[in-house]
Amino acid sequence: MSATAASNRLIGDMPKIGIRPTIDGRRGGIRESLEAITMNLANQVAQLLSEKLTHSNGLPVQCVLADTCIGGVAEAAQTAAKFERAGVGLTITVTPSWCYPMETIDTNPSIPKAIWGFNGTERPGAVYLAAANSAHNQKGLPVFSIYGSDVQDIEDSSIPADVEEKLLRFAKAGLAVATMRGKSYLSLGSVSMGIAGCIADESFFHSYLGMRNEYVDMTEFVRRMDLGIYDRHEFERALQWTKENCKEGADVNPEHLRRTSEEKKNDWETVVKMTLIARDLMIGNPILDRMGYGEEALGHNAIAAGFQGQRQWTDHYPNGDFMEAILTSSFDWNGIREVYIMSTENDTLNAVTMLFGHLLTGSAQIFADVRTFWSSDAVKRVTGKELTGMAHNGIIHLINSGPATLDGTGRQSKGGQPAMKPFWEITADEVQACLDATTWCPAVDFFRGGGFSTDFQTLGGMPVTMARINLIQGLGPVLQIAEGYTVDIPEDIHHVLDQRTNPTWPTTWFVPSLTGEGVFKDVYSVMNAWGSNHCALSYGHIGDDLITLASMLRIPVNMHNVAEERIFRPSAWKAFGTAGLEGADYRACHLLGPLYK
Ligand SMILES: C[C@H](O)[C@@H](O)[C@@H](O)C(=O)CO
Ligand SMILES: [Mn+2]
Repeated sequence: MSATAASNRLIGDMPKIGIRPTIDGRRGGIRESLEAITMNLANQVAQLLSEKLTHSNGLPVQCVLADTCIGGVAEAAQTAAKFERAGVGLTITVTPSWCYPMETIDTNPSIPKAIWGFNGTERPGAVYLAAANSAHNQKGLPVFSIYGSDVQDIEDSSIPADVEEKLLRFAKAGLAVATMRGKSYLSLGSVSMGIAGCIADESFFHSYLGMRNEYVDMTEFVRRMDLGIYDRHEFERALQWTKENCKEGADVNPEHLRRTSEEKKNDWETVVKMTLIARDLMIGNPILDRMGYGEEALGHNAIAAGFQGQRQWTDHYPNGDFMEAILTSSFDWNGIREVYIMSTENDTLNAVTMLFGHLLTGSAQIFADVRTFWSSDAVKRVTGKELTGMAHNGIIHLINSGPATLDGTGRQSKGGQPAMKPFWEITADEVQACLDATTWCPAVDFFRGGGFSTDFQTLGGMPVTMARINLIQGLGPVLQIAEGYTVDIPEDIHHVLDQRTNPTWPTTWFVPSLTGEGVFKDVYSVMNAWGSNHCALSYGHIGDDLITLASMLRIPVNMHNVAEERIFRPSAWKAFGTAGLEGADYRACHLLGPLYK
């Protein structure tokens, strides 16, 4: 069995959630009366999180409890030491009572933290929560404050629904922060066709994400292909699987540009080898060690990567579409598995956006160009037909040369509706349906070295979130988010629009959810406000989770259509203004600076 993403990250390596029960340290009555109640609350929280959350690699989430309730600074320090040994990446403090804030809070500056202050009357848990918030904010240690909306009795250790929602949102984003910390982004090649997003901005990766940057020249693919530095048995298996499952589509090239069948046969072999090699470069492969390639066996500890491709590689060798599509899918010849985050054109900022979406959902992410806004009028002009239903206000054509994940066909389902699921929920039939919905067309004129691009149409009706990180000189990173839906349009309309674009590439028709305000007043304005040529599309409406994650990393959100009730940021953000939340977000992120400085 070859290396897989999951097997490379053992359970012991995954970040844990530290649970800190804090308590009024006074002995002789108060502490004793609260010990069991407080520890019980901590246990309930640990149980909830370990039951409801899964790491993006499918492993269960583990919580680590403090050995004792924390009544003062000695127990806070003992807990911090235990958490460090255990690999805790985020902490949640729970208490039903008054405790001494500065003596009991978690003061580690790079670990996301939350406090659940029990809403009761018998003991002043909410008073502690407020005082602890103020201590955190006075010290520049942002904290997520959780206060249930309904009073509970002191012996009621149940977790109310509103508290559960906030605990889960905090924990998901905190785990994403902790999972990417210390990992690498691997650039395979450098800047593609002058696209600025391909610049691996080291200070962004280092200061905001806690990640490192690795670089490998694309000639490394040639060396490994020429010297056979890949698992040859796996290659045979992969090629066989590809022949059986990847149907070749129409060759739309003019006769004189068509590659011969001999060239195409070689191209298939090359693109399969490229896929193995890129994966091995990211995470290593123990089989290479047995072949005498110990250094290559180690990989680059990459949680995300990008392939430049255009132009030097694709002017001479087959393009990266097969490699990018297969790696970013939840399955290959080894079965159903976690996706690899592999960005087309080495767009590092789209890779990070895809990484965010994947770590928050466990699902595949669609990489796409934001290609065309089609207004109803323009569609009417070129097709003579009306867009109706959800497409009525216009549609955005998301399409790139064919590197999009095969999960993006929408042929998995949730409750009978199209979906892109975490890999552990995907069935063998759904894998087959994704493969059957995809054809692989010989690459068009952009790609003189050949290759095969995926062609499919994403099923409509999927709730999705389109997102993108942009870097702005003098400001730093910003995140933009548009929740919406994939839509089906009548085949005759699709045909006309597709034919005048790139008919051999995969299409996703997207409509953002409109709010009637700002850039969400109409579909055109969303397209017009997009900050770059690319976007990442994640299954589900995850704008709220993205906003929480961005606040942990101090990345302001410059555009979103998420209702205010769903937004959960550290309590300090309120001190930067409560009316215009967007302005407060900018001020807070700017003043606090990146998480890792
Ligand atoms: C094949 C072309 O060069 C496309 O790849 C190009 O339009 C882009 O995707 C730019 O992001
Ligand atoms: Mn592109």
